Amino acid sequence: MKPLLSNQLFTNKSNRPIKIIQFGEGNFLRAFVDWKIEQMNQIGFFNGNVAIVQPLSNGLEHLIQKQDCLYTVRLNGFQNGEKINTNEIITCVSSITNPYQNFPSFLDLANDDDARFIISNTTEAGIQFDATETFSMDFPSTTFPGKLTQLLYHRYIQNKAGFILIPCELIEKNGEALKHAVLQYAASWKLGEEFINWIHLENTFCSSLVDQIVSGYPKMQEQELWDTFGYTDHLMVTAEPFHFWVIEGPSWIEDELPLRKANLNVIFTNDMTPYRNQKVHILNGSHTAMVPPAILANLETVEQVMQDKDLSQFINNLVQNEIIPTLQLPRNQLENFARSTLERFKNPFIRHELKSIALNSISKFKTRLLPILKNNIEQKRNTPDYTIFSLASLLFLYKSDSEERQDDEQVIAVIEHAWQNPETLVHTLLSNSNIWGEDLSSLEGLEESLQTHLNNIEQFGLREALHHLLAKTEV
Ligand SMILES: NC(=O)c1ccc[n+]([C@@H]2O[C@H](COP(=O)([O-])OP(=O)(O)OC[C@H]3O[C@@H](n4cnc5c(N)ncnc54)[C@H](O)[C@@H]3O)[C@@H](O)[C@H]2O)c1
Ligand SMILES: O=P(O)(O)OC[C@@H](O)[C@@H](O)[C@H](O)[C@H](O)CO
Repeated sequence: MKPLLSNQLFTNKSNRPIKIIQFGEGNFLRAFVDWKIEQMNQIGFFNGNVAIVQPLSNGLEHLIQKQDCLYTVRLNGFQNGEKINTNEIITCVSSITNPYQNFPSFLDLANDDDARFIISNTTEAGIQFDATETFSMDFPSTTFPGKLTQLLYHRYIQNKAGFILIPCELIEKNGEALKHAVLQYAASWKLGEEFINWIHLENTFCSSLVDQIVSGYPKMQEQELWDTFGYTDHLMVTAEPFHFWVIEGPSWIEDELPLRKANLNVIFTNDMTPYRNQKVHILNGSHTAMVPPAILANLETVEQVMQDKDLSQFINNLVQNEIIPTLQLPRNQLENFARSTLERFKNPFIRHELKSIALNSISKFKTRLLPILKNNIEQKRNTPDYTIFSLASLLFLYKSDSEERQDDEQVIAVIEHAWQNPETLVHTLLSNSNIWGEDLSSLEGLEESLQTHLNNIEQFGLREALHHLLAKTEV
């Protein structure tokens, strides 16, 4: 058994001021954000460390403490045709606090004058306001924005400077959404006009868009990697070498967060909308679209999908014929992004599990693919058969319980119930505004097309139904 990665084993750790408070200890933030902080520190541009806050009562606090906040980031894949395979110990995390175990030490983070940034990723579910919560400075709010409001309030009552907040949650205008939730708490908890003014004047909420495929803990190579490293690491995280961060906010932020000076692929802009649309629809949209048919075809990873003749053709046609025509950027830019995205999906060195993408597939379909489906129909292009085929596969996948069906319980119940009457299933589900936020049954041709694809999958099986679809497009 190799020794555990810890300060005892790795003695090069520097003491730097804590400049970043980070809500979230998940794989993504540790590979994407903390790796970048590490690069800035190494080149000598930042000299700042990170204090992590565990947003939920359960999490990695214990493991992170045990390893003295050290862990390895593995970048694996091709970049500009060159094979990249790096293993780097991340040293910029100073501490991790669990507000449920030690609320005073959580509030204490706000006392530090060096702390300048608040960065978060609490998944799409994290930025929430709960109107039923009452105010307390003795125990943590149940939500991330609630805890953040407590931290900000603690900072404000000591007359200290505010923060630059950069949420990374994959929701539209995440900076605005986070600020809105904090203001809702401030109002609901009656924290006063002066505090509300302090939030507006002293704090800068940026929206941001993140892009890097982080496949997470390399379970299957665990032992082999520990042998190579010469230490045991329960927090290893694997990611592709590609990374891209778009930060929407005032340009002076870049002086304080010199990511670009460290040659990192980051853009500071006053409008991230085009980058967001391109990424959410082409990359995340393809991911979400491939999951149900690929799972029904018994595939397990994104790479397997890209190696599969039928499914890779399916994704390619979906992107070219249905997604790209709906986006408002120059065609060649979109083509280039699509080409590099599909190349990234082929990365043979990371195991990106379809079941990890499958979580909450209905809400993902709603944000990533429904706008594509509607735009094609409303603009009277060809029927978006590929998007509809993916939806048919998803309904099929949700027909019965499986490992990959992890979604909102009410949504699952509605779909299961609708399957009890296959004759009316399509109309029942498309007209359910609770699921889609609107009635989709009146979209021209949608019911017929969805019914056809469902019938084909039911009658011939996924493969054969897919062949029908691909053959139809070739004609
Ligand atoms: N893995 C990727 O390739 C990738 C790439 C870009 C963006 N993302 C996004 O990043 C998010 C996190 O991914 P990850 O791989 O780090 O996942 P993870 O499971 O490793 O970490 C999830 C983190 O979110 C927190 N969290 C979960 N639900 C929460 C809630 N309701 N309230 C507050 N905090 C909550 C957890 O405490 C944890 O810190 C995902 O939602 C994903 O959309 C992931
Ligand atoms: O992380 P999710 O579950 O919201 O979505 C799954 C993938 O589409 C996503 O993680 C991408 O890999 C990532 O957004 C790439 O930047």
